[in-house]
Amino acid sequence: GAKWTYNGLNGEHHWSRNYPYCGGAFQSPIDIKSELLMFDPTLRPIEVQNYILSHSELLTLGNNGHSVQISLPSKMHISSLPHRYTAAQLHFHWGSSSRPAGSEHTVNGKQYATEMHVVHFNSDKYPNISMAVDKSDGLAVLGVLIEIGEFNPAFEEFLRFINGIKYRDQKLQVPGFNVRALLPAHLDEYYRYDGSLTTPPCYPSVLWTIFRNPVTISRKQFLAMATTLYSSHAQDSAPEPLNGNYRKPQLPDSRIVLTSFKG
Ligand SMILES: NS(=O)(=O)c1c(F)c(F)c(S(=O)(=O)CCO)c(N[C@H]2CCCc3ccccc32)c1F
Ligand SMILES: [Zn+2]
Repeated sequence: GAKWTYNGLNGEHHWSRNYPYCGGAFQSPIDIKSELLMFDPTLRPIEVQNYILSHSELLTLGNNGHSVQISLPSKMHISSLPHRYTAAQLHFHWGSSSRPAGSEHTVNGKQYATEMHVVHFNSDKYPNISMAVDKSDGLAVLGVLIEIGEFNPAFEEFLRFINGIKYRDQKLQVPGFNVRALLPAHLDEYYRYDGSLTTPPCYPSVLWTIFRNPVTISRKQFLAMATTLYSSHAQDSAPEPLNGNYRKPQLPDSRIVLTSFKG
């Protein structure tokens, strides 16, 4: 598809020219503000299966020009939703060393340093993510808000390889690790709403689950993610740093945000 960026001539305000859904309704991310919230007692704790991977299995760590992504094995899935949602990949959105705030979802206007998305597709109904990506019940993304604080050993399992994927389309195999440890300790408190992919083609196909509790990474770990990568290819004469890869909050469009917790 047509190239898109987060700033400049192909930035987010121009996406809808080539990707009409980006100008449509039910877009993500949103600012999760108190007046949109409604407690829903039917929202059960999120249950994930096979998120703890052994070092003997390999994952592909890659720079796709828009983010750092890790491809995930299909045994990983969410088991607490009405359909099985099978993991496909995880990736991040972040700010820059000069402006460390780069999460996509914000909470009452607070933007976190980075945000992780674990992308899953409805494998009960669709054979693969490409068939699911534009269906209203196609995707479920788990979002984790990340702030700068304590060092996080779980993130080190892939951050230690990040110098090997500095440029667009570079990828390498890394040992499997405990992906569950990237999530908050407790998965019972979260925000839930219907939204979209936050990148083109912006299909309104995502059941969003944003955990209430942020996790922390150290400033050094944040800087590794925010200052190492380029969105340009290794041979490009003008290297383009990859940072600020977050879409701004979109209109709520009469949506409410359900919470699994009170107050
Ligand atoms: N924020 S977000 O909406 O979760 C989100 C991103 F921000 C993001 F950059 C990506 S991307 O890295 O693939 C780059 C452009 O799509 C995805 N990809 C998903 C949806 C598109 C198709 C596909 C196919 C295989 C695996 C993952 C995905 C994405 F879902
Ligand atoms: Zn994302």
